[in-house]
Amino acid sequence: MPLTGEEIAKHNSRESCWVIVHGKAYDVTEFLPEHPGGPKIILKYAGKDATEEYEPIHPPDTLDKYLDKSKHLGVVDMKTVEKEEKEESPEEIERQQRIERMPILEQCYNLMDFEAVARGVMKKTAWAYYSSGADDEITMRENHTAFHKIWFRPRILVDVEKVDFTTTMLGTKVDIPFYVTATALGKLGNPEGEVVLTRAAKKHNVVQMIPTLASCSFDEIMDAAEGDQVQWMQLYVNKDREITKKIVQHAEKRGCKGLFITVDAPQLGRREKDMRSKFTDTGSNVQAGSTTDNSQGAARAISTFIDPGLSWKDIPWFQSITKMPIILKGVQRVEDVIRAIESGVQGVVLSNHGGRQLDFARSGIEVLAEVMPVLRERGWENRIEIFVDGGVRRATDIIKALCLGAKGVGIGRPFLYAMSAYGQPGVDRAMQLLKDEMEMNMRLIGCSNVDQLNPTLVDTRGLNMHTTSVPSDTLGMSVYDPLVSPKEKAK
Ligand SMILES: Cc1cc2c(cc1C)[n+](S(=O)(=O)[O-])c1c(=O)[nH]c(=O)nc-1n2C[C@H](O)[C@H](O)[C@H](O)COP(=O)(O)O
Repeated sequence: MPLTGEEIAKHNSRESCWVIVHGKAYDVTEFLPEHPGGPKIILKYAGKDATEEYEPIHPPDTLDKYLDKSKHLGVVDMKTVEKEEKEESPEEIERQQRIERMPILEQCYNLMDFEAVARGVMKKTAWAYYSSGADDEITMRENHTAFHKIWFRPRILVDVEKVDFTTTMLGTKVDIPFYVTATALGKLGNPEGEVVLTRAAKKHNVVQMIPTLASCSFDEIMDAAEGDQVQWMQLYVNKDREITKKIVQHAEKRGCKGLFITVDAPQLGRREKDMRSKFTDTGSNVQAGSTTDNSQGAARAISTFIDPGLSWKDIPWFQSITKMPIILKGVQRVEDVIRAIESGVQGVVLSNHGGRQLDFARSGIEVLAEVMPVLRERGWENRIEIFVDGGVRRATDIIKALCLGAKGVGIGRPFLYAMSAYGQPGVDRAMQLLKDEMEMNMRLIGCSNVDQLNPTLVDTRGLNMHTTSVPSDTLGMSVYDPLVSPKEKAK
């Protein structure tokens, strides 16, 4: 006999807390203190249907995996559950009007166009989570502007009738030297989540890196791949190494072709836009009992499992549990690249996590310019594969990275924005635009394939001049004047 809404509604307290997810009831009373996002967000839905809030943050198999079967109470007759009358806030009404007026996809001519549209049409919490960087977002802005400090020295009178910008990454042949990097909580932007990126990656023959903190389950994302499509796994290392070992060996068994261990996030950064977007209810346990406020945003709420004790001594253990190539994601100085080579890993990603971690960390492209001359001096430039991510928005950014010695680049936010605003057609278009730009720019720089890209084609003298001007872009301004509504700002 299905449970009724009335019965569930009686269990609406810390002492007895039942919630409904996807039409089934769960007794989460004992789980409350263990919830990484803190008890408050669950108590907000005690005795009610929590599906809408639950969906973007938790892979579908979360309750089966982590809640004891005895707490699974069974099916609910949803006709008996009172629908919460949600009156639309003025913000939501304005957002719906922007969605009606949004540009058609064909009006997006570059990756920044997708960001501009997404900012207007995404839910506030989703935009805040995707767009936020740490502290004053200096590094987030630097990631993109660093590419503007590198100028080309193009060759002429080279036969560039045929241009081939395919390459290989960790032995996988790809159409163009970029991959879809790991970015969490895909369902915040699109109800289908990360599988949208899987399908687009297949269509454009590029690699997708599957995030630990995906909204879709790992297996859903692997199942969405077609044929010999290659995917990599991004790993946040769990304090409980048995859990990590299980995740890694399952990924290898499912056919993942690379293990990207994130090493720049012993604790997730303070992303103030994410915090402002009122994830207040999900203050994480990390803050439990602390003096700071609990509005730590989605990031902190979902990352209390990450092990800040991860260190170089763990690398041999990883090499003992998997045969997958191991790449350290988030390396930020040449000394650590040398140590990575000496420790026998197969690659590094020079990255500052999209500016979401340590503010004033240098851009990946600047670190690349520091690293490669030192490796060349040692004759080590081909000892590992070196990737860069952060602020890549144009094919010229990709070309600059390859000229300086990168194997390829990771791209994050642009594909999230394209997916959030236009779904898979948006991501397809974003990838196609990069391919079109790549073909043109390879011709104009005087190279017919990526092997010809080399340091003599770029002038990097301006690269380590850091100008941290007061933020002039809209992202920065919204950090500093949160009380001024866009309408007032527009006056
Ligand atoms: C935009 C974004 C980036 C995240 C990301 C989530 C978002 C929304 N998340 S995070 O929630 O923990 O910060 C991850 C993540 O799961 N794991 C990771 O290794 N990098 C994470 N990154 C960093 C990402 O892999 C790239 O380093 C970064 O996105 C590259 O910069 P662009 O966005 O400018 O391309």
